[in-house]
Amino acid sequence: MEDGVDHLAFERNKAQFDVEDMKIIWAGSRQDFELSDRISRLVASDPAFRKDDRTTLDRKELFKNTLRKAAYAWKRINELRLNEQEAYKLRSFVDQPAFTDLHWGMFVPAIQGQGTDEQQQKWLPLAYRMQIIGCYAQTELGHGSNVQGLETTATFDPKTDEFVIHSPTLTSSKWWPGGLGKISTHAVAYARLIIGGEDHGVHGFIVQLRSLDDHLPLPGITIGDIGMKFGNAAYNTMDNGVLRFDHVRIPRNQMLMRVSQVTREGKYVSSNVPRQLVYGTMVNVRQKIVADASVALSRAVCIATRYSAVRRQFGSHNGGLETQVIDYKTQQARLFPLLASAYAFRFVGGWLKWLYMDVTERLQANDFSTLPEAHACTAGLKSLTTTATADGIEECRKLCGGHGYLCSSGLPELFAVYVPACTYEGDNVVLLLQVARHLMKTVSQLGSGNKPVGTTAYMARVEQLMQYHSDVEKAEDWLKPNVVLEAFEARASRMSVACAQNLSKFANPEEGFQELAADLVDAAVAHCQLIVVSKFIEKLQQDIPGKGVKKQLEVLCSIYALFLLHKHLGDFLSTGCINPKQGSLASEQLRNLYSQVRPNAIALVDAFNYTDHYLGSILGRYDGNVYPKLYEEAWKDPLNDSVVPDGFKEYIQPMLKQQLRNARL
Ligand SMILES: CCCCC/C=C\C/C=C\C/C=C\C/C=C\C/C=C\CC/C=C/C(=O)SCCNC(=O)CCNC(=O)[C@H](O)C(C)(C)COP(=O)(O)OP(=O)(O)OC[C@H]1O[C@@H](n2cnc3c(N)ncnc32)[C@H](O)[C@@H]1OP(=O)(O)O
Ligand SMILES: Cc1cc2nc3c(=O)[nH]c(=O)nc-3n(C[C@H](O)[C@H](O)[C@H](O)COP(=O)(O)OP(=O)(O)OC[C@H]3O[C@@H](n4cnc5c(N)ncnc54)[C@H](O)[C@@H]3O)c2cc1C
Repeated sequence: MEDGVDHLAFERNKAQFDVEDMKIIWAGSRQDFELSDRISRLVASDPAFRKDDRTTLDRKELFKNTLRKAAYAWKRINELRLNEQEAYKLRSFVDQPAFTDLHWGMFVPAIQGQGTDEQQQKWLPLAYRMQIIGCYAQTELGHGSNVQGLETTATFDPKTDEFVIHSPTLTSSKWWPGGLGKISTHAVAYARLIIGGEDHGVHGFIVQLRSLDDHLPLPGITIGDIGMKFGNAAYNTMDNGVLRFDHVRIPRNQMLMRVSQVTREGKYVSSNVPRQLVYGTMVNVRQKIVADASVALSRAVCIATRYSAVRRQFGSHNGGLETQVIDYKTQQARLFPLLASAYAFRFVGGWLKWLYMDVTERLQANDFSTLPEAHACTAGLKSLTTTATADGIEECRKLCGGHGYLCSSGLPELFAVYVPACTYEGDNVVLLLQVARHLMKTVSQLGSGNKPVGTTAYMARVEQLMQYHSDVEKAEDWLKPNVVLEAFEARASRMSVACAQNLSKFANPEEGFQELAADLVDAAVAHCQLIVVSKFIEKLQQDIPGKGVKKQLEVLCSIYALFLLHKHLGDFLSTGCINPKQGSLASEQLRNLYSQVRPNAIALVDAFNYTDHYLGSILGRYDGNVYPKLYEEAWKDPLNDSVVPDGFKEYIQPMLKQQLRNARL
């Protein structure tokens, strides 16, 4: 079959909505769409940003290639006078993880969030001009999740007005920070502040690591790359590093002092702000990771959807065409929930960005009331969306059959780059346990007149939700947003209340929390899923212009919610929110919804507006011309440079000759 081009054109004609209008909804606004469109085309049309050769490069070549691209990107950003948002887009579309992600994504925000005005004035201009390059050095060989367990020390020396940064043990070696291994000149390093023998806990310090003249490590600094990581090219473009400090001295004013200060006399002074603001950079990045999940998942879904329309297997009658695999109900039941999830994560990501901006404004006005909510939402949604995205990318690979396993499908690299998102910025289970603590606190305060707010506001109706039984009678009832919302609220509140009741049976609450951790994680997942469903529903209550666009989003919203209900049917049944018959009606409705998505599937992934360069996938090509291009690509593999491979004469020929001699004997 070599008529893939015709097939996708035919698919596009089937769409029942205006794809150009959907592009605007996906992008967030017309302005955002135009920005992404312009910058992605700019990158795609520049040969310096080609990436199809990435998987054939060895680590050193790959790393050098990354440095070249980063430097070239910076040159273009300056030549074109791109603003911050445009520059961020350009780096994203270059699509090659690099030290710059950590410089702009964590080092700069750490100084912005935790530095005093004076510190910001000193360091930020240098960082903005890239006259210094920074990383975020928190994790150690022995401690990642447990930030309070970090061992690196920063001891105040009142005689010299300096901090002495030291790695007392092997396990205190900084381990993992991106950009640290080979490139960063500076780090925001996290260390225990020790004054006069007293430990004041973990704080951030700006430490210079390498000379700005010859890039050699400064005295007392041992530094390098931690080695090859999962996947071939993937995240190996990044120099995740190891760092040891041997009594490295820095001036006192290089402790980030927005949250707390150390005076010239060595007095520790806390500002009137919560100490958790030291963790602020992580909250910021977790929020960005949620938005990024929709990008990674939508890329995989775009590839799998287009290829599923091109690929045909079985069902040929009288020599006619075989069936497009996208028409198999099993393919739809695996693919369309992922398509719906990509849209769901897009909208919840937009909402989370708003929440983060809101909490930031409040913090500036010394209002810390929404910080726990912001922490719980960013932690929980980071966990939920990255887990679903990593699993979803792998499912998309399987949806593409054998060809999905080829690097030229783009899926292996996407998976390998993406999967550490389940670990970095907080292990996903550890983060869900933070959400669970927040939920348990909320439940425990229910009777106290302390009204739950924000995403836990539904708990205020806990008595009503404990009595709830779904009144669904027919499959169409599951299309009503309120019906879905109530079922999700009842399930989430019942799971939290059950955990709280079980916790109260333990004399020692911490012991109970450890013992019930698996149930607590399930309750946290139920709460986070409710947030995503409710934010999708809220999105649909807004004015959504464009022919047929709202209808498609309603279908996707129902798919997202009913797919979760189907997947977690055990929760909904065991909490008594719905009965088995209602569960089957949800599955029936889901099948109807898949049929409604089918004619629109290609247009729904076209709405992501990804260039072929960004997708980096032969299977996901816009024109659907898969087979000729796959065939062509195979011959480009370095193994095909010679007909007889290196090593044949050395190893295989003697073996063959030996066999021949043996046969003759
Ligand atoms: C395909 C190509 C890709 C190319 C890429 C191109 C472009 C990128 C584009 C998009 C990407 C988007 C952005 C990403 C940018 C860069 C990212 C790139 C790479 C990632 C690099 C990774 C970096 C890292 O991993 S940094 C290290 C992260 N480390 C962690 O996350 C550690 C996790 N642990 C913790 O956070 C804490 O230890 C803990 C688990 C929260 C526990 O803390 P502890 O103090 O012990 O707390 P508790 O005692 O439990 O709680 C005390 C009290 O505090 C409250 N709390 C805790 N944390 C916070 C917080 N952050 N904010 C507010 N409040 C907090 C807690 O609830 C409790 O409150 P209570 O007392 O009221 O109950
Ligand atoms: C690609 C990549 C890039 C990174 N970049 C950076 C960076 O730039 N800067 C930086 O500082 N760090 C970075 N990190 C480190 C990262 O933040 C940590 O790896 C992460 O926080 C997880 O910590 P850990 O490795 O200590 O995992 P661990 O905590 O050791 O987790 C191991 C297992 O134990 C479980 N576990 C741990 N604690 C608990 C608990 N309390 N209850 C139940 N289960 C638990 C986890 O769920 C997991 O299954 C990066 C990591 C990766 C993989």
